[in-house]
Amino acid sequence: MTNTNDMSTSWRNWIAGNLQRGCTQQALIESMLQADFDAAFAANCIACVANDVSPQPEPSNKAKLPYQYETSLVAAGNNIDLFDRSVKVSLRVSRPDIVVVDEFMSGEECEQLIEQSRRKLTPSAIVDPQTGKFQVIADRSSEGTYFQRGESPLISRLDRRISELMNWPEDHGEGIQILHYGVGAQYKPHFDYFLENESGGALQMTQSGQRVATLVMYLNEVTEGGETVFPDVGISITPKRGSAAYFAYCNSLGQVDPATLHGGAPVLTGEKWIATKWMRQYKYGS
Ligand SMILES: O=C(O)CCC(=O)C(=O)O
Ligand SMILES: [Fe+2]
Repeated sequence: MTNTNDMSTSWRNWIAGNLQRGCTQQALIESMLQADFDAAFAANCIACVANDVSPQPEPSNKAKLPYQYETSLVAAGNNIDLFDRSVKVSLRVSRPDIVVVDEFMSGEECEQLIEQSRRKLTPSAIVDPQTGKFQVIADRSSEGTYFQRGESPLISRLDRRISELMNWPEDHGEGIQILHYGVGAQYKPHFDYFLENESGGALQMTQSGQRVATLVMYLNEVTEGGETVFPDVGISITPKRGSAAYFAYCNSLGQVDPATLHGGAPVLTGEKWIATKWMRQYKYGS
């Protein structure tokens, strides 16, 4: 049983001292698990110290409470003015928090992203729940690649637009990920947030905290299949070139929303290209 869910000053100093000495976050998590800390709590403490922010509420309470919905961070209205274009809202769901917008990207931008990705695609990987390392698994039969933040003028412009729509700091975002699905390829239903009770997820969270929201951007139209599905809500979003689907799943209390279970349905005819942005609680990367 975990009885050490308050991050005392001594533990805070211990984490800070070890980080300064160059200890890996994985080594710190392992020590804290041996001292009977909850894995998710340990990960959050380390992330808080590393990012110099206050720790979040104690997890055993948080896990017991139902997810508390907060006002969507996406601006209200049918049209949302971003710095370089106006996007049109085509769907809003409040529980879970989902917003679909059209005309988020131009056809030319979509085409450029596809062309720049095509030659560097590799089989897609996910975070292994046990080890926290990226692993190729059968549940995700797509291929993909990444663009680092600021990698090119196109990526910088998109990252700024994404951050404005998601209303979340640009430097909290992971690099844009591109996915390509051929016929039969799919991404089985999953959560984008890290599972706190799995050591791999806890390890991921030490870096920049939990993932808080996703933006899936559709780069082409799929002839048949390939919808983004939310099986527990019963909705499916049909890919449309230039449109984007936002969903948020981690609130200001650090709770995560299981209603955001979602997947990419198998492509039946044609192919599917998407770009995905995941936002984190804290600053991501350098
Ligand atoms: O392919 C899709 O529509 C969903 C992709 C997805 O869930 C993800 O990239 O995390
Ligand atoms: Fe996902």
